[in-house]
Amino acid sequence: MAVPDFPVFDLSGFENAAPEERRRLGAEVDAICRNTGFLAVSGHGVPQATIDKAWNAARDFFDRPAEEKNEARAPYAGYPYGYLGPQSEALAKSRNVDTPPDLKESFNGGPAAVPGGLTDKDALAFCYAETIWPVAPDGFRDAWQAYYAAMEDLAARIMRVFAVALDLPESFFAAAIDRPISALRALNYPDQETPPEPGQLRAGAHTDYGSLTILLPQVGSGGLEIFTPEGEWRAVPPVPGAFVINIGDLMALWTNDRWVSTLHRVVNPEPDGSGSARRQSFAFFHQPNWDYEIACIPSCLEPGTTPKYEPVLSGPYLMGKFKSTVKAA
Ligand SMILES: O=C(O)CCC(=O)C(=O)O
Ligand SMILES: [Fe+2]
Repeated sequence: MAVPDFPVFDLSGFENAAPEERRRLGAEVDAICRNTGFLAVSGHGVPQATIDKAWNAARDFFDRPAEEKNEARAPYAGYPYGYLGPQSEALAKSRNVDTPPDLKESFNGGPAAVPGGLTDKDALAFCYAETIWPVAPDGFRDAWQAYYAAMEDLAARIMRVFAVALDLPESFFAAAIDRPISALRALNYPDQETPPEPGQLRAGAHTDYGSLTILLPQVGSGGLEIFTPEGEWRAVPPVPGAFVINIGDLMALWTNDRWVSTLHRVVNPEPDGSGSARRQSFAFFHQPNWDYEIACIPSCLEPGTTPKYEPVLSGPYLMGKFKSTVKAA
């Protein structure tokens, strides 16, 4: 499938290939991740019905009146799950850039279960906090959890590709992601009836914080842009039937900046656009185990140099980033 200026990676082709061909395909992924870290993944095997059920449930939820959505709202600013209404977040603040709040609302959910033996207070209060489920529409929770599970599985498969791309054993990342603290977010960017404030976007410029993000933008919609190595904003084209993948800050840290966590944003629709400019998306933020230490992979270090970054713990790092974007209560 040819999409101008945007790489498409066939995951099933990779998984069915012999080791030598896998290494060749891995080298292609390495080149993409050195450049922008954004690619489309086809051949992913996620059933269309799983996608459609979750998508339609999210759409139905967002279509409900504010009072009803607020019954599922996060109980306080900085609580990660449930409904986050308009005005709750400005992603640019994760980079210390002060902007008006993003023009969006979201529903967020975390891991299905708490791993046995986990006692860390912050982990329990943050990434293992309960999701506040909406009472309607019917079947929302089942559809959500099925999509979440499909994304967790897909993310683990992509991490295997990343290991090959870095010339590491295919299971290199397995120990880091066997108790992942990933979050799924459904986003709704409403139609804009009044002009945005200066500097206000649907999603301000940011990098993602974790290992990788699996995006599903609304079919045929625009708005997602990446900041290219050439220093310009470029639209991510729609790739029918594929997910858009991007790597997050932890991959840059792990690889000592061999791979880039690219700045991206969602821009406003043209004010004179015809039809509904509303846009929906799913973003699955894959995140290594709460207490896994992310440190420079030795083979990513040039001989005679020292790592650029101090190691971080996955969970506390995520928590700090998330809290920086929330509007003060
Ligand atoms: O909605 C999108 O297409 C992207 C959203 C995004 O980048 C994010 O929430 O981190
Ligand atoms: Fe993002």
